Amino acid sequence: MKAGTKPVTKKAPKLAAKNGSNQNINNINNNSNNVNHSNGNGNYLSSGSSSDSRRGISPSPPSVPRSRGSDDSFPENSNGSVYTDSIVPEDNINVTVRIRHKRYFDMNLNINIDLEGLNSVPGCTGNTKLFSFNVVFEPGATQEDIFQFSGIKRLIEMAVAGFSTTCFCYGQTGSGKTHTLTGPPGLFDRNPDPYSENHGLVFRSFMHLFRQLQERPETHFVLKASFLEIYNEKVIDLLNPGSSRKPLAVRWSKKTRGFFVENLFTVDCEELDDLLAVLEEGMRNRSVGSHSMNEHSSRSHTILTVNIVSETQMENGVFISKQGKINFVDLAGSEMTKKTHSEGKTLEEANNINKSLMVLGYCIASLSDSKKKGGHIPYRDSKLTKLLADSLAGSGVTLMIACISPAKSNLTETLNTLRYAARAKKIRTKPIIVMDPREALILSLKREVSALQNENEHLRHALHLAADPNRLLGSKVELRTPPNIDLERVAEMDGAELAELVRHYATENEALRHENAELFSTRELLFRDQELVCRENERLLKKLEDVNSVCCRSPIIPARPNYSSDDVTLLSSSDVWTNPMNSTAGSLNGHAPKTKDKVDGRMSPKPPHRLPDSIQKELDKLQIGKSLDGINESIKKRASRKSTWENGKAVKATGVNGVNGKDGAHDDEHRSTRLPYLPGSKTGIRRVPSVDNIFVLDRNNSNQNRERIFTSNYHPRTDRSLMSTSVDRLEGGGSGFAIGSAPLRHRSYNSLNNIEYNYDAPKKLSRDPFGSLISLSEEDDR
Ligand SMILES: Nc1ncnc2c1ncn2[C@@H]1O[C@H](COP(=O)(O)OP(=O)(O)OP(=O)(O)O)[C@@H](O)[C@H]1O
Repeated sequence: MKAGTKPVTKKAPKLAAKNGSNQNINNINNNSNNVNHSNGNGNYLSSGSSSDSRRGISPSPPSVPRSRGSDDSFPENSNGSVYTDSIVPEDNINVTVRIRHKRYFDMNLNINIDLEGLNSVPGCTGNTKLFSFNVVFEPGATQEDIFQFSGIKRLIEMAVAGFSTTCFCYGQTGSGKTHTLTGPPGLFDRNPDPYSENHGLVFRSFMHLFRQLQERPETHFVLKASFLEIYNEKVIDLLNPGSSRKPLAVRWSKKTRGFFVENLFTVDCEELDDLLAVLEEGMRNRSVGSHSMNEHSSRSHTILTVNIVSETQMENGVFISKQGKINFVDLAGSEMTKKTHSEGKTLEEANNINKSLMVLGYCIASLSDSKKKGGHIPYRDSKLTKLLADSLAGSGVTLMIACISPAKSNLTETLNTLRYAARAKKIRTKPIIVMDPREALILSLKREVSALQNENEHLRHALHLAADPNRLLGSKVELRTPPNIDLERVAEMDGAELAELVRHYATENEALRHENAELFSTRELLFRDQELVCRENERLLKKLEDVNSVCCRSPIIPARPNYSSDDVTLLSSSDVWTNPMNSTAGSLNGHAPKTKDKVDGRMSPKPPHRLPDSIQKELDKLQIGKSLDGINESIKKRASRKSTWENGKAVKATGVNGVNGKDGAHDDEHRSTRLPYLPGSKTGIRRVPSVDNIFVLDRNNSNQNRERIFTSNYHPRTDRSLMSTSVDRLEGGGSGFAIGSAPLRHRSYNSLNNIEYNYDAPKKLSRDPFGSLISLSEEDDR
């Protein structure tokens, strides 16, 4: 039987369905010459003759949205966030298919299959089923091939540019989803080899991401990562599961008009190492089970998210921040419980997996049907679809990797997966960049100024006023006040005199605008400096807290005195760090700042900072005063989101699982925080020196416990309770502690949200534990 011979293109031409179905059918690997051949070794999905067929790839480049630059308009959405629409209106979900490696092919079923086999598949009446996808990877494709040609690189680049992107793997159980995303089982169990060629898309994407960031030294990036799983319809934080694996709530955010996981642990990732640590940790904690089709079957859907906030200075001095992100979603495989012989717990898991995948299927079907798209989409029917809603049909860019098995025994499941994928490919999303409203406002003000300048230019031209624009717009514009004119005299002026007068005023007008723009950007720079100081201060405070907590626990070092808020007010004002945002915001509004200086024992209000009258007048004319209020408001909000300041003391506003934060807060998104960390770790996740590391040893503990802490190969799922017991004792204080150094063996988290460092037998115990800690932390920071 011969299939069509249309050339390979991105959007494959629609062929008439031979079997009467109106499905968009095309060659399964976009190369129709060989679709109906068996390759003689049992694979009914055979390789094509594309240029990359040597590597088993039939690529056709996924569509790349074009940017129209940053000067486009900023439509405001219903919740006040301002978005750019700097991208082509809509983008299809890109769909890639990977056929699992034949090494894992069931050899008992290694028989030649021609497409007649399709007749036996329920619902399949014809002999040919053709589908169209962006790229198809045949069994010989390597992990690097998937990375290079699947379109994931483009996804990362878009995330860096500020888009919300998602890569998800779908397919039946054992079809290679986890292998594609993260690699073979056991890769992350212990000391993963960074050079292993088995690493999947996530690891390779992280490397690519950091390469991208390094190529943009002019942009400041902040990365935060989270990792969760949906196990039996419960959301579990894989970075902070706790001993009871307490489920987290999925809530609706009015602000972003999307679902989010409340109190999800997010980790600041300053270095590649931090991202990799997040990946390792999540992989160790995820739920894995075994059944007859896969010894290491994922029993949950996992979502690893990297949020990328970027801040770039534009040509006109304005700082623009964008919030991109990339989600890696490893869906649990659909499974026929008869085939997998699931029972008991595995059966319950399978039912939950199938149920949520069914809801995902309904959503995809509704979204791909143009008639139903405007109607009800059942996102709320499962946690998975709630969290994927934006990726499926919102403002994101999505890549689906459909994994299929080459075995004939899996023909039905393979066809189902391909149908699923073909439907997903019809879905269109509308990618947008989410921007900070404050910065978007400044940009629009800048645009307004430049429109006014253009208008002036036009008027000058119309009045035949010779004006050298370079002179006016040069870096140094001279302000020349035009002569005072008696209005009655104007009537008597001749044309030339009037023209000269208008020219004078136009010049002054131009110069004032220019100066105004300069003032604006200077002020912006000041705001940014203040924000940086705030952040740095928070970081230092956190570090101080940690050092202090170690001191408190140490029997040798006297505890640092605790200052109450009253004590703080008695200190001289120069000793107390006050949040500059408060005073700045007050002064910008022309109100007296709330902070007070202590002069001669009395509190005297600070004089309000005011802008010079001339400038204020000019700003009022342009109604910029109003905008300033808006800007101040949003700065205040920003500042209060990070920390609230009471009586000169910082109070942390963020928390983990309700430890510091409020449980049940509906209006808050992810509570961003650092993992609790030992002094010296910038990121809170770890900075692992290769040879020696610090350890804390409970002297009063038995050898048995010591062993557990230092030498056991701690496995989160088996040893958790033992670890928490010993750590409880450590945390409880009261007993004596010693601190020393030992070779690091393994790192993990315990139920108290602390990082667990497991060491080989300690080399020596330090006599001065605190000194040892400090010196190590300094070394670590370098
Ligand atoms: N392309 C491939 N090359 C080599 N091995 C592969 C490939 N694809 C899958 N495997 C192996 O097949 C086995 C099953 O794969 P994997 O666990 O990734 O499937 P899965 O789709 O994630 O299954 P589940 O849904 O049950 O979690 C693993 O041992 C994996 O390493």
